[in-house]
Amino acid sequence: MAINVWVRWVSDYQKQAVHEIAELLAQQDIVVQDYDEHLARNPGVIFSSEVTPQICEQLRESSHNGQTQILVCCDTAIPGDAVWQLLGAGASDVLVCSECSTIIHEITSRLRRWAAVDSLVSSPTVQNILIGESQALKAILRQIVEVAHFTDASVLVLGESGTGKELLANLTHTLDPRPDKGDLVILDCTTIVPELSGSEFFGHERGAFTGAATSRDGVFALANGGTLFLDEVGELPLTLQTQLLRVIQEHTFKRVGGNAWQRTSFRLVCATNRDLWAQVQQGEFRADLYYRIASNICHLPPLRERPEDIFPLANYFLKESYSDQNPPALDTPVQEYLLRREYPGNVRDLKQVIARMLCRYAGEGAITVGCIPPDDRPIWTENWKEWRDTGFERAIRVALNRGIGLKVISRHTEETAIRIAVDEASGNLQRAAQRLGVTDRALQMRRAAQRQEV
Ligand SMILES: Nc1ncnc2c1ncn2[C@@H]1O[C@H](COP(=O)(O)OP(=O)(O)OP(=O)(O)O)[C@@H](O)[C@H]1O
Repeated sequence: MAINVWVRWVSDYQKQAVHEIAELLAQQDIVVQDYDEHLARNPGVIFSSEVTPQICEQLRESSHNGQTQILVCCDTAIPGDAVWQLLGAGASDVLVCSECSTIIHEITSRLRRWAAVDSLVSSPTVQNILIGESQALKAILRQIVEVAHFTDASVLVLGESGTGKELLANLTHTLDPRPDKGDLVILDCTTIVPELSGSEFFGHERGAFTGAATSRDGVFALANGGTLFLDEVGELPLTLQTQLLRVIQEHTFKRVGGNAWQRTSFRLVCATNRDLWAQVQQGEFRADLYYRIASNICHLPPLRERPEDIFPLANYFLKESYSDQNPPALDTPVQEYLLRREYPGNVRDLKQVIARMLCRYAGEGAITVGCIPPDDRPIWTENWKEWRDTGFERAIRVALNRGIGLKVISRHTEETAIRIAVDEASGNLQRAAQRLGVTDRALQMRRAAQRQEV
């Protein structure tokens, strides 16, 4: 499948050389176009013979906070530490080479991999499992596609209760491309009875202990060829941690009451809502086990840190309840209520709120405030009218304590509002200007002024 990319180059880069490279890429089925705002969501390549404020600005503008993949190809003459500057400005990767036409294969392989990841992230397989629009969730989905589809490495999922850790474990298993892969085996470590833990993990032979009337496989054998998901791994007692370490290292184990070594091979996915690293430091979790299970850490942020996910999730839960007809819409005050509400139980909480509202829904028109059960209703105070939340006030207090003045605070507030509006309008400046309540021209002028201020 052809991949569409845009190219940009800073003024002194040989335009002729870029055209030659574009032709070579075209032979690899990569369609190259000059940069244009309409192509802003496509991956791109920037050529530069030096690192200038101009190239960093181009990167900041076109990478949409790292959501758009951009490769920078530089001249060998650039100083070594400049590559970090480019990464910081939003580059996904930096290739340094004196003659760009000699690294066509390196450019091609990166563009192909990114296209494969993007296509999986936007596929129904992923989009129908974990719902959300926030950049945080999208970054996690990219990370999990990269690990689950292209490697067999283990994954540690961290996050508060109800953030979707089990769903992410399911997705990791689903994305595993092995054609004859085994099952996803789930073990909740809080449910392990110490006396039966050996059997639970390793299985047992008939007669191994009182009540062992038949032989039985444990989770290590059942997960062979598939995925073993250890939920709440932070609850695992130290003795069991030692036993787990051995199997992860050696891939072999013996059943309880048995003498024969059995081989097993599985991808390990662990999840916890505890601070596992703090447990390591307090001696409650083995450091050697931590390093083995934490080669890829996915941190699912709480729902309060990704409010952009609230409506997509609410609509998804509504659709789930109305599988064969159109679900009702949410009236504007209900939308505001959902946006402002606190979710200590995260997505699980939101799901339950929707279910409770549907119990009171009479069946015609939008879901209105009367559907919110009395116990869930906010107590009206003057504060409820305010759009500022405590996070915003806290940030201002921190800024003031650090001696940051009104001019800088105002500039950052404006930059943040513009960035959010442009990102949420997928780079469409007209729509962003509408949301910000300014003209297109005023928005363009503000963005140009911000660039000069950088
Ligand atoms: N992004 C999401 N898209 C759709 N449903 C979600 C999402 N995140 C969570 N959920 C739903 O929220 C509920 C809780 O999710 P899940 O069990 O995966 O969370 P968890 O972090 O493993 O929770 P716990 O730590 O309490 O076990 C489930 O019903 C799940 O389907």
